[in-house]
Amino acid sequence: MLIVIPNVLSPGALEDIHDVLNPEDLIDGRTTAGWHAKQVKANRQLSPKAPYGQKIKDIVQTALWSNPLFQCAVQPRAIHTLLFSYYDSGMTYGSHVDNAFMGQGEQRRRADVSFTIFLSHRESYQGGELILEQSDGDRPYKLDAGSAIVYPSSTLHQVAPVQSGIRWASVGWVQSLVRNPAHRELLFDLDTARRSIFQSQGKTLEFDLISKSHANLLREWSD
Ligand SMILES: O=C(O)CCC(=O)C(=O)O
Ligand SMILES: [Fe+2]
Repeated sequence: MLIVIPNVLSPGALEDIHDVLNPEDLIDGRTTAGWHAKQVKANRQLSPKAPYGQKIKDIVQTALWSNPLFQCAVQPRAIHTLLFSYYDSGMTYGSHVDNAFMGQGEQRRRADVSFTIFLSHRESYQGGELILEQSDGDRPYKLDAGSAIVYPSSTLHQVAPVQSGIRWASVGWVQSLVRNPAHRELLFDLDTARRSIFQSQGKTLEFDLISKSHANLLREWSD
């Protein structure tokens, strides 16, 4: 299941990030890519040494943990490995799949779900679409600044070359409480259905039964 979350970052949060991001703090993007992805990753990203890095990671974390659609669809256990990536003219990230695990030792987390939050205004650069390679063809996504695309980490994907302008994005991964994407989708549908029943008819027997199924399946399928 792919979901697009419009305005996951408020205009204020976006401005706070734009105010500090500085191209002087960039390093080669290949430093964090898996050994095969290194061959096709040609971008830059914010250095872990940037003094404001933690502050802007916190802004993104807060926005995602307080977004009801993200919570409901993704069921995060941990939102991890946040990166701020940068592409200018000619930069690209070729077809790859994200690593299953990221981090070392106690910090090691599974990547079940990947996300990109677009940070640059889409008219300000040409190219730079995130392309998800689906069984029925390649699907390009280029969203408004502050909006996110969220997709299973099992998906092959790429970032089309930027032709002009600058593309900043915040990318990261989620270890979900529910590792199976089909289970996450089923839980999401049940949750959506029961909320719709609650809104139109209140706490009916149908609402209670769907809530019971939702809670019990979540117990069954979470790790
Ligand atoms: O910048 C993006 O939209 C995605 C980047 C990406 O695929 C990655 O960092 O693994
Ligand atoms: Fe990726």
